[in-house]
Amino acid sequence: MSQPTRPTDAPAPGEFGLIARHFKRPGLARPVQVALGIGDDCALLTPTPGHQLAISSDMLVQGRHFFPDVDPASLGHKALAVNLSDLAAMGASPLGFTLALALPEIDDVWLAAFASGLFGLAEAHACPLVGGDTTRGPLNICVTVFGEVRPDRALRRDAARPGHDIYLSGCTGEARLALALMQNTSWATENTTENALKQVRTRLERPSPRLAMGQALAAITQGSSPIAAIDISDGVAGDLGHILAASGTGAELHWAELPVAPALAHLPRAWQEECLLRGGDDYELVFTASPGHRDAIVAAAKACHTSLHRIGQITAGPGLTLLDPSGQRTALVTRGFDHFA
Ligand SMILES: Nc1ncnc2c1ncn2[C@@H]1O[C@H](COP(=O)(O)OP(=O)(O)OP(=O)(O)O)[C@@H](O)[C@H]1O
Ligand SMILES: Cc1ncc(C[n+]2csc(CCOP(=O)(O)O)c2C)c(N)n1
Ligand SMILES: [Mg+2]
Repeated sequence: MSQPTRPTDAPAPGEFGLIARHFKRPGLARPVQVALGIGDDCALLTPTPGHQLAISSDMLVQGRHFFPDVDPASLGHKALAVNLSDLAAMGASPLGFTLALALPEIDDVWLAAFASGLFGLAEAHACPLVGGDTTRGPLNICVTVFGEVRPDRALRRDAARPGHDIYLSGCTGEARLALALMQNTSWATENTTENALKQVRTRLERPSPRLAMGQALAAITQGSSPIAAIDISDGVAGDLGHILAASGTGAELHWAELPVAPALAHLPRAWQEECLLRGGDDYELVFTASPGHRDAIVAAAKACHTSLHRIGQITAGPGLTLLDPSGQRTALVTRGFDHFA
């Protein structure tokens, strides 16, 4: 006797059903850039002629990057946001992304929320999901983004020059404060109002990748006067340190020019410094440019509705120095968040 068969229109169970239910979104397909998306052994992407591919991977691990009870929609958003932020820091435009997912079990309610956060941001930046991998295991999310940029327009870390200005998009520190508040750390709870938590938690859980700003900077950079950029995942001191190391320069940061978000206003100075310069999880851009580009950069930030601060200068001598309004100089360690420190 033959086994009863599943009707062909019933949802498939297991791994492939999960992919079909939550991750196939034909509405997002970009036929020009994505020649072949989810369903074959590889996705096939077609970059614009004359452009280079920009590729970056970032993984989010439960307990390392997020708390076990995190809102799944926020987690979906952040998994893509931290990757798009790397494209922004290169001045690249998104083509698509892959999603490698380890899940302890299939929880359709959790997955639907995760997918809503993920695709919400993917749609906002016209960046389709083109493939991935799904396995059973401790919750772990690894996104790889693919973007494109013209070879002479990429915002490379080795492009800082002595005398160039240092800029910061938005402001840093709120994510670090949110983490400290969620961990009930006394320096944070004792110096922050109750209603600050909601604002700073959004900054930690739903960062906004600065793609428009990165692409605007890519339109300004020139071979003879290049722009260097990095996104702040590990803290300003550590990430600016990567620019300095790659460019063989030093830098001076001006404390008075660093923007301080209202939630951080009442922190003691040492904790403000920790949040602003060493916190991480900010996904803002730090970039350097010749003073000759000042007007173009201010106009670009305005056009992108991105707030911008000029926070220091690149120096010929090595090292990172913090300059106080009193004129006092302090050496800063160019080290950021390190998973193995
Ligand atoms: N396992 C690995 N194999 C090969 N290259 C790696 C590996 N891990 C990191 N890299 C490379 O090392 C460089 C620094 O990686 P890192 O993850 O610190 O990137 P980032 O942009 O500085 O930080 P973030 O991951 O927070 O975006 C990148 O060029 C990255 O591609
Ligand atoms: C639960 C929890 N603990 C700690 C942190 C802070 N944190 C983790 S990784 C990282 C740097 C960027 O990661 P990577 O270098 O891997 O891209 C930061 C600032 C968090 N967000 N959640
Ligand atoms: Mg980066």
